[in-house]
Amino acid sequence: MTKFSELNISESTQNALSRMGFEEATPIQESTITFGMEGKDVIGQAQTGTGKTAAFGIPLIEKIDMNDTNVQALVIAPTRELAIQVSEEIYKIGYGRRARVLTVYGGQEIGRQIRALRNNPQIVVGTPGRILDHINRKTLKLNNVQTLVLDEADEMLNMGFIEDINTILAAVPAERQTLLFSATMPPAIRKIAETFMKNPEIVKIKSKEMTVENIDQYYVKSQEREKFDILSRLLNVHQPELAIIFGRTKRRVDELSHALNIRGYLAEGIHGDLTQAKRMSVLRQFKENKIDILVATDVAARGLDISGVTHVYNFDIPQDPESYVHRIGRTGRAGKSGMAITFVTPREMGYLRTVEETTKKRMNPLQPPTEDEALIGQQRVAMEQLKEIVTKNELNDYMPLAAELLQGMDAQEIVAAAIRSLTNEPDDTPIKITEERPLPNRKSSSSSRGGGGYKGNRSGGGRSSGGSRGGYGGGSGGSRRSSGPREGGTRRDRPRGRTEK
Ligand SMILES: Nc1ncnc2c1ncn2[C@@H]1O[C@H](COP(=O)(O)OP(=O)(O)OP(=O)(O)O)[C@@H](O)[C@H]1O
Ligand SMILES: [Mg+2]
Repeated sequence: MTKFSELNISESTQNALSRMGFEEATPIQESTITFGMEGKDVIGQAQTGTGKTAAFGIPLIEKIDMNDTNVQALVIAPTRELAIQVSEEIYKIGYGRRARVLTVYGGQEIGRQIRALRNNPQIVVGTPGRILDHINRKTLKLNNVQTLVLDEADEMLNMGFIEDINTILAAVPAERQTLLFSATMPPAIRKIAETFMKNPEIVKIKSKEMTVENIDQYYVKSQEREKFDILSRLLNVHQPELAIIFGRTKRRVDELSHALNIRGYLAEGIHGDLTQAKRMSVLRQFKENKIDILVATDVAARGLDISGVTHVYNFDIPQDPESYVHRIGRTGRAGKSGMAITFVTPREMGYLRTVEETTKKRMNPLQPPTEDEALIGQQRVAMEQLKEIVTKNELNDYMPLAAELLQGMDAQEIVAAAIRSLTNEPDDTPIKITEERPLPNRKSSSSSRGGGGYKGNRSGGGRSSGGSRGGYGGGSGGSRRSSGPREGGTRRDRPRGRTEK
């Protein structure tokens, strides 16, 4: 890997990067930064969690002329959360140079944004609808934009933003640099690239698999009605530090998070029907570890970078392989390890195989623990926790009370009680989870995917952390739905082509 100091980056930006804890450039960063600094247009594709944000953020910051108060860079992202996250990262990268960054997205009071736009931000990050709104109101002037970034371009198309994007692209000076990041390259993206980019350098970080090596991938075959119990047992045994559970529909997310709370877990749901304020507060609680489990739909979690997510559970198998890749990519980020478990009903096995064919990686079957095994598993975890606390040897403050307890009681009984208090015992408080219809029957087929040549890889256990950053190695053709026609209506920044149910 290359050090940032070898990439011709200004000292102030290098300092900002080391403040962020970045020492070496990831592969996608290395290539994109080099081309980016040369002023070339770049199309970037690389696996989840491999630092695509800084890959465009660094050259973008380097180009900002601090003496110029105009908007010089525009970044377009599909969702509000993503826009906020991207702008935070760019702000950090630009910290040394004091670059001014503003985020604009739907759902936030427009008056406030208009006032903020008058304060001469140099970089604007936003969602397509709201950016367009500002262009139309003439509150966002783009005639000095030199760098334009499209993050998660394919997702923006899926969400039906194609027209908005085309209009925005046409409003930005032709003499500019365009950086486009996308997980896949459907024809519509290729068309954008041909129409709006100048001889783009294509940086595709090659790797055998679409998913990073450091995520252990498993599946659990189970009937729909058994899923919730199995999930609770798995949670009890895994005791994830932070987990994300994906459900297929909004109702599913609501019911699941409610049920988890009833059973004593700290969980909250997030999906497109919640107000922006609620979505942000849920995300904040999750990032601050005030809740352990985030229950989400696909749309709500795309691109989210939350460090320390140890487990991803697909309570419902996603319909298309790209969703799978993005969902499980919420763990195993920046070289850390993670575990992904996908529930699949017997009728949906064809979907599982299609996912495996696309990712070129086998999921290992996971035999769910029985209630007894889950209990014993938890007791063992509790025992380990107690041992660890003892080893740390910071118990002085607790010794007098322990001595007092030991006066009238049996030591073994007290220890058993301690283990019990750390164990979730089976709980049959009634919960309500409406059964979801399985995905329509689909035969597993190996002919329909570009990648073909599935290389069985049953070694799923290997948690190598280095050298596995790679890219979407192609072969994901054809599974994306094309962006649907624009439904009328004025509500912007809302998923359209792909709506949550
Ligand atoms: N060079 C680096 N060294 C260490 N950490 C890094 C480096 N670059 C990025 N990171 C961190 O890695 C994490 C993932 O980065 P980022 O969100 O940009 O990934 P991504 O490729 O955009 O993923 P996704 O496909 O899910 O959108 C972030 O927390 C980021 O701060
Ligand atoms: Mg990203």
